[in-house]
Amino acid sequence: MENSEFILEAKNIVKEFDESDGSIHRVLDGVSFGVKHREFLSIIGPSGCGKSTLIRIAAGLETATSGKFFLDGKMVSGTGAERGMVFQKYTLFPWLSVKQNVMFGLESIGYGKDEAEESAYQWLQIVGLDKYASYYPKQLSGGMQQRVAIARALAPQPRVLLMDEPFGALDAQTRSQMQKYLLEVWKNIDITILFVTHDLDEAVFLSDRILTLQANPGKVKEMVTVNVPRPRTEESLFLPEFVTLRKHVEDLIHPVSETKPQEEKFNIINMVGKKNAAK
Ligand SMILES: Nc1ncnc2c1ncn2[C@@H]1O[C@H](COP(=O)(O)OP(=O)(O)OP(=O)(O)O)[C@@H](O)[C@H]1O
Repeated sequence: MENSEFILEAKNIVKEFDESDGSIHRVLDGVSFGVKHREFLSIIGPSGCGKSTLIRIAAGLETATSGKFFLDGKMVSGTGAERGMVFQKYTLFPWLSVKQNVMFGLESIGYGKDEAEESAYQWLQIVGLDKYASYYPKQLSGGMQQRVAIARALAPQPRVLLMDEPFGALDAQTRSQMQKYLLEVWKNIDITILFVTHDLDEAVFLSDRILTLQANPGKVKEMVTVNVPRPRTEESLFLPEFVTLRKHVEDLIHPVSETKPQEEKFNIINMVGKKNAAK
């Protein structure tokens, strides 16, 4: 084992993309962190700081320029059933029923049809959609489709669930329901979650810890421990711990030095406005 404290560990991840003009764009610059067993860890940072790239490297959908991910101390290479992934865009196969969508991943890792069917049905029960097993994705709401995607990702019983802005396309109310529902699933099964979001409330509401990244190039800014008590409910959002921590994370992502020019600009506009009004 590389480090028994962590189930998933990123060591010094660097990612560079070749640009069309021949230059090299360094997106991630030596990102290291670890996720503990059964932990809920979110990654947050300004747009373009490399959150999706980082989680896609963890999933094996992108390769790092240098650096490695380790799962249970073993180096990760390529995709694997021990890492389930849920994306923002609905990725269900439209021509397969809900049950067949969940069965698909199971059959591809060697489950027989009957076994896959039984297991798919159980996972649909866990996400509360067993009554919709024979429906097709287009017959379901966005939230329901994401629940099927979660069932599909969890069915092969991965060690970690990697989620890239999974609720980003949902309306605010559905999103908040999905967050509560995800915490319920997470509480009841042996799963570790790495979750990318750009929503501060979502990160604080869900997480045990939050990895904040800075941009250009993407680097770890600070690993923040969320001291908001569980179980979390709507009331949690008004707890002083929640409000203080949210502010701290917001300051990390949008430091005062970055917001100052905007504020100054605003003050100048205000001053000009007042002068004009006085004329
Ligand atoms: N395949 C690619 N080829 C070239 N550049 C890429 C590629 N994928 C991502 N990038 C660049 O890498 C940077 C980081 O992108 P990424 O999507 O990982 O950021 P992000 O933090 O998830 O952003 P957002 O919050 O806006 O979704 C961006 O500048 C993006 O243009």
